[in-house]
Amino acid sequence: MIRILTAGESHGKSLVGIIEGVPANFTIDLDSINKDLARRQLGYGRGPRMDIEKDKIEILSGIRGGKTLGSPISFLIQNKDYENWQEYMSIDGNNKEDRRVTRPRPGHADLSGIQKYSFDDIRNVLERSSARETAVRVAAGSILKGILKDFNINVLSHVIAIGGASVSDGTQDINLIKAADSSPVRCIEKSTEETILQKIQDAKLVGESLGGIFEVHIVGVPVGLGSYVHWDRKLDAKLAYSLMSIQGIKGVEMGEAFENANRLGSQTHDEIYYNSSEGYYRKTNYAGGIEGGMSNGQNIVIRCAMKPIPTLYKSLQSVDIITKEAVSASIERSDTCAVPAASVVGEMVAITVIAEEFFRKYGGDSKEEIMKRWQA
Ligand SMILES: Cc1cc2nc3c(=O)[nH]c(=O)nc-3n(C[C@H](O)[C@H](O)[C@H](O)COP(=O)(O)O)c2cc1C
Ligand SMILES: C=C(O[C@@H]1CC(C(=O)O)=C[C@@H](OP(=O)(O)O)[C@H]1O)C(=O)O
Repeated sequence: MIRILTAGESHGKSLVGIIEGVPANFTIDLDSINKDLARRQLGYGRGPRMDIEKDKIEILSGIRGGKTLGSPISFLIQNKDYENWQEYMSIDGNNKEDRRVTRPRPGHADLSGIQKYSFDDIRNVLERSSARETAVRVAAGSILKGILKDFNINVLSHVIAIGGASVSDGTQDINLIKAADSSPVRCIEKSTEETILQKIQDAKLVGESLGGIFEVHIVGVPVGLGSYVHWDRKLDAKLAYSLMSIQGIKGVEMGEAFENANRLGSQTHDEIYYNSSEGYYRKTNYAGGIEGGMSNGQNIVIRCAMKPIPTLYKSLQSVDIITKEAVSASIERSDTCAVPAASVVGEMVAITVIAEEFFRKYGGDSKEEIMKRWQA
């Protein structure tokens, strides 16, 4: 069983992750993990923090000679911005009244967080609720992604829409991603790209923010991960839980779920065919690769809706938590749009669930043992 723990405040010394349950003898490629960390920092519309951070994984345990030992893999990712925050964020840090954040941002964890934990400083909430934490989940997911490549499983994602403007309807991409080792060949038309960039720029100029939709595809997943026998073993339920845990994600859809709701049954269910070379196969994938809580051998396709970023430079109505006066919500330095970054997080969170279920089905102590079971 795979277990993942993350720790770290956004402007604290560093982020920390532990992955327990990774079998022995898998090769770990640090370069490709660092590439995924860098991908999470990209996207037009991200804020100035991304110019400060250059996320890199530093392995602390669980790997020797480039291979997993079967022991917990622990790692850290430094917060370069800590240098600028040390006075306030070190464990004996200054918590002076005049530095307190007291104007909760609608849409962020601020108000419910201080009420829940009896704080009088919103900084105590925002430091950990921040999506900075997703760097750890990306690193952990990338380690597992590298391992699953040995079993021809791969993951990729793309942005479908930003602020209501379509980047792609996604349908053509489902057919493009056939082999586990292929990456989708997609060209966004120049005019679409310009529309989206302009939309983000316009939003930024007036102190607004944007959300959007992204889609994750997992290819090469064998039949039968997850199960119908008990509600908490269903693969679609596990994926939805994990993707919904990403900061700002408010909707998760398997395949074309919301479109399917408007269609007839005969237009929705992926008919079954058979030939001796391919075995069972389908010509469509409206279900998104999961039936009865189990992978059915098709690509797993998940769409996620991200709400607009809650911190607005134009500022929203709020109430000071000390004086109870009506005020404008506080403005922390912020992204305008982080949908492309969230889609990288979505990939890594989804592949983590697939890895958990893969090891549950084919599990063993070493790569050799698992490989035998998978090949059988
Ligand atoms: C990659 C990424 C970057 C984000 N950047 C910001 C940001 O700069 N400012 C902000 O207010 N929220 C940002 N968010 C969203 C907030 O973290 C999130 O809305 C907040 O934690 C409240 O949680 P909830 O929206 O899931 O309810 C980001 C989310 C992601 C996934
Ligand atoms: C630090 C990251 O994202 C942060 C997520 C975030 C939030 O409220 O979620 C707020 C911003 O933090 P800061 O005020 O330090 O700029 C983002 O930059 C990151 O993605 O690595």
